[in-house]
Amino acid sequence: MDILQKIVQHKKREITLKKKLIPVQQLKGGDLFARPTHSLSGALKNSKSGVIAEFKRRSPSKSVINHHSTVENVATAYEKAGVCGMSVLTDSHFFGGSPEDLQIARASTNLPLLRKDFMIDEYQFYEARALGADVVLLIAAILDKEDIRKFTDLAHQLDLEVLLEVHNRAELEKSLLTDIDMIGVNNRNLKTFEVSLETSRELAPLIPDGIVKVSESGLSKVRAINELREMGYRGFLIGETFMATRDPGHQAAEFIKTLES
Ligand SMILES: O=P(O)(O)OC[C@@H](O)[C@@H](O)c1c[nH]c2ccccc12
Repeated sequence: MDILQKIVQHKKREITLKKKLIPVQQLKGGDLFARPTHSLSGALKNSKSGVIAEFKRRSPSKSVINHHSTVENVATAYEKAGVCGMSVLTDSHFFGGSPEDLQIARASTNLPLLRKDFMIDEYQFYEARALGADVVLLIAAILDKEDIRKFTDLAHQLDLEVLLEVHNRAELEKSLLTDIDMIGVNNRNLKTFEVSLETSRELAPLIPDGIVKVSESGLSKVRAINELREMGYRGFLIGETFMATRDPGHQAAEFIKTLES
């Protein structure tokens, strides 16, 4: 079984348990459930840097990335640094995140917030909304066409935008049938963890103009971002480059200054 399959298997068990602990009806009654959401795609279209900065403690590929920063401090500092949006990992078992991380981020910043998790059940969309998310990630590698369509519709009904993640042509093709807000090309193969900007280069011309293009993972060089921008990418999802430092907010601020200069 590859890592993605393991994650999905674990996620299914987690969701079954959660549904018993907090029924959907209860999620719908939460304080944040009806708040007006922010548009990440809109923010990216108007942004000079396009940086979406991630809060990530650990990952299956790197184990520990950052165990010293708090979500509250990082969210505040990312906003001050001028990022366009923030991504918060809410998976606990493999990434050391939690739903509370998203709630704390929501309480700390007005940035558009992406709930970064492995979405495989409608329950998680209601949960994302209740936690204060503005955007959800859909990973084409673990969903079929029908799921992609169904989940995109549900996200939109809940006023959430969708960032649809692909890392090859077949995944992109099965995703294009739906009315998605943003396509994220993941430069990291989630099965082998190999990172290559080739994926972003290859898929750029295949993404229709109306969809905001985001390049994800393995981005640490301003030069690479400038190259991707020329190919039409408007968003750049960056985790480790910021999180694997003593002060992620400061690192993001320096990075954005160089990008915009
Ligand atoms: O830390 P990086 O290499 O900058 O990558 C960030 C982000 O793209 C990565 O965390 C990610 C992209 N897609 C995912 C799906 C699930 C978990 C994590 C991810």
